[in-house]
Amino acid sequence: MKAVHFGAGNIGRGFIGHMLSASDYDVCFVARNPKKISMLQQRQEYPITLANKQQDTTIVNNVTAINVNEQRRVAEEIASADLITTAVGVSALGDIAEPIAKGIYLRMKANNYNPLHIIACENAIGGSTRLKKRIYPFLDERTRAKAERYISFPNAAVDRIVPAQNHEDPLQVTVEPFYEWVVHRPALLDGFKEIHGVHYVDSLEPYIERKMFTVNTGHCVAAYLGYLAGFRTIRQVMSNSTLRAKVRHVMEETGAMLIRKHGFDTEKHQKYIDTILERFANPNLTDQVTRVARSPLRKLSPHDRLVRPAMQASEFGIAIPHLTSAMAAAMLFDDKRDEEAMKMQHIIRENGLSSFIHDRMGIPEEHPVHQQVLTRYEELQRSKINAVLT
Ligand SMILES: NC(=O)c1ccc[n+]([C@@H]2O[C@H](COP(=O)([O-])OP(=O)(O)OC[C@H]3O[C@@H](n4cnc5c(N)ncnc54)[C@H](O)[C@@H]3O)[C@@H](O)[C@H]2O)c1
Ligand SMILES: O=P(O)(O)OC[C@@H](O)[C@@H](O)[C@H](O)[C@H](O)CO
Repeated sequence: MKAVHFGAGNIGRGFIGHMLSASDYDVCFVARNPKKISMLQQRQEYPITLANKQQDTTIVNNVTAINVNEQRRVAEEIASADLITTAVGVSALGDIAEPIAKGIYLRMKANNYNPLHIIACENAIGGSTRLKKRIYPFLDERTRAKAERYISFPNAAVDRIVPAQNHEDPLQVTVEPFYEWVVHRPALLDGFKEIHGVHYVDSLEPYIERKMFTVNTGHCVAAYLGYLAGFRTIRQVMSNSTLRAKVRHVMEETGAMLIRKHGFDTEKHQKYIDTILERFANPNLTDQVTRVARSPLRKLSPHDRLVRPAMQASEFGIAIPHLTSAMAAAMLFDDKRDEEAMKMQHIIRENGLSSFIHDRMGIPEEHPVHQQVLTRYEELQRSKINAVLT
């Protein structure tokens, strides 16, 4: 069986490629970095190291790569693949839509009616559905009708912390031991080759919301508060007891919403939070604050890890003082190397805070969360480090 994976980055090599290869898929990465592409072509394997005491290392094999710009080759790979996965970043899904559409066209022209599954492994709710919406405009009506029958886009949740890498071997990747990959089972077509270690579920929403609004909400809170307090790594943030407590408080606020909405067991959810705090504090993993804080416009958008749980909690009447503070801290993220941070600061300067909260975060002026975020922003701005560390 053949899998084509878009994005040979941290999660692509450190999680998806590994899981697929371990399930006997031949994996072809579609990538951008010429050096990594040529190394993958030559070696057809790479090492993956667990961030545990022993630094256990295994070899991922049966892999190769091609350049995303080689349009004909990419289309040919897709035409004969059984599975397509992506980990390019949700904002880049639009960039890979046309190459995937060209492959689908070629596949249907060649009358290949074997089932094809396309799974976006991004941090987003409904990532595969979003990708489908981007691909379909590139298909003619006939190909689209065939795609509806033979191609499916199961949504998924992926969880494994894979920081930016700094090895002598550019292909090596260090990952945390924990992992979870959940796939929406009803979207699977007959003939799908199961991926070992994936959890298939009938309803994805509780899983993706639990993951994004606990792991990713907590993670970005650690990053945004840590950034304001001058920390460089998530581990450093977590070893500060005041900041660690603030991260926990936010996760408890989103937790109250998740328990209410999805009926999770309170004690089990508390344990889930505890495990995540431990994962963030992993002494064997160095994860930069700026990686976790990256792309604040995306993270502050209406359906992402901050605004969506805040609005849902507010609907349930759950107080969210820590979450609104975290949103304000995100709005103060001004790392010059982060394009979105620079754009966000420009928008706030040009249009003002209130219009940013309304237009970009989708929170109407009359909504109580709007005023809470404004107030917390002003407090934080007045006394950045003091307000964060007390
Ligand atoms: N790293 C993690 O801990 C983690 C965990 C779960 C989910 N995710 C999600 O996985 C996705 C990737 O994250 P990452 O941390 O691996 O980032 P990354 O930057 O390490 O990897 C992204 C890769 O995609 C490639 N890419 C971008 N546009 C492309 C295109 N048009 N064609 C081919 N390749 C392209 C980049 O060159 C890069 O190698 C994101 O959506 C992220 O939210 C990351
Ligand atoms: O990838 P992002 O930018 O959406 O979020 C940064 C981190 O929180 C994220 O990559 C986590 O490490 C990952 O989602 C853990 O499963």
